[in-house]
Amino acid sequence: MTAPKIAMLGLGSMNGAILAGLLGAGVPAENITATTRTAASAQAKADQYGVQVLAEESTAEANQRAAASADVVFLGVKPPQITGLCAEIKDALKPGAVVASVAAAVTVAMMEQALNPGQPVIRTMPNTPLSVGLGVVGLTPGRSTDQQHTEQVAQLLGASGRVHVLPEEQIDALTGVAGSGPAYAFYLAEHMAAAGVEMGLDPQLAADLAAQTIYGAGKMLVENLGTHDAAQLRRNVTSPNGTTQKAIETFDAADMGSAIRSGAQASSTRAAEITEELSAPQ
Ligand SMILES: NC(=O)C1=CN([C@@H]2O[C@H](COP(=O)(O)OP(=O)(O)OC[C@H]3O[C@@H](n4cnc5c(N)ncnc54)[C@H](O)[C@@H]3O)[C@@H](O)[C@H]2O)C=CC1
Ligand SMILES: O=C(O)[C@@H]1CCC=N1
Repeated sequence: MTAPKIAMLGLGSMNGAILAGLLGAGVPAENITATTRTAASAQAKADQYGVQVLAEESTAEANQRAAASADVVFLGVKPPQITGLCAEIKDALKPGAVVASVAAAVTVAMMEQALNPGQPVIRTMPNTPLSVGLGVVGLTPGRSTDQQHTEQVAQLLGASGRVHVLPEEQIDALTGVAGSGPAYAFYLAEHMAAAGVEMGLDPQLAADLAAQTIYGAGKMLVENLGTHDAAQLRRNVTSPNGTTQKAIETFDAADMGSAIRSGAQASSTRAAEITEELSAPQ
């Protein structure tokens, strides 16, 4: 299969992470055109990634131009901007091009309604570790999206992460665990490093210890999937009446487990609320 032409409309944190993953997986830079709002950010991103970046500010109809030649179009703008962007590019798209949104809360139906009838659509929920080849993606195909389109997008994203094709009702739950999830791990790292500094470590050393520990623990989690679960791996570190036991007892006393579950559920609930907000008559 020849590599598809790809448009990345909006090149912030998420589309940037996807782009880094695509390039890291060997997708040729010349197959990719991105867009940004300002000329300055287009230049900075072109220098950063080595792909063509058109700015809305300086190139007339930048999004339409990027979309027109693409086989796959990733929409990487904020949720309230997705349907407007769909309307903007709908007549420029090739009829068989697949439009993949990365936005939380924007449903397949909302995108289908904003595009021309029959345009293939995919709703995705990726996460930023795609940038380092270790992402997670949930995706739901639209009504006019055949298996070939789904496989094409799954293959592109699957080169830098694990892809799960899910019914749309499960995308918000995936958002709560995996879409927002990297932030939970970074939050843990922030506080582990801060504790190290409070105990007298050099800040750079403390940050390095937290990062490498979470990295190593993550690798162990993945490599032990199906044999040793997270609770077992935790028990393996926890000597009776030892240091880790004291830490875990302290976490339990603060009900950290419930706090983490509530946080992940709050992310998912917020996604559903945003869907409601976007559906409300303007
Ligand atoms: N940041 C994350 O970890 C994740 C984000 N998402 C989704 O990704 C989408 C983007 O979020 P972020 O990347 O975090 O936001 P961001 O603010 O970093 O990126 C959005 C970019 O789009 C640009 N933009 C806005 N309107 C544009 C237009 N009309 N044409 C071209 N460029 C335009 C903005 O200037 C900005 O650089 C959101 O819908 C979010 O729900 C999904 C999963 C994870
Ligand atoms: O915070 C957000 O709304 C986006 C969606 C998932 C991760 N970041």
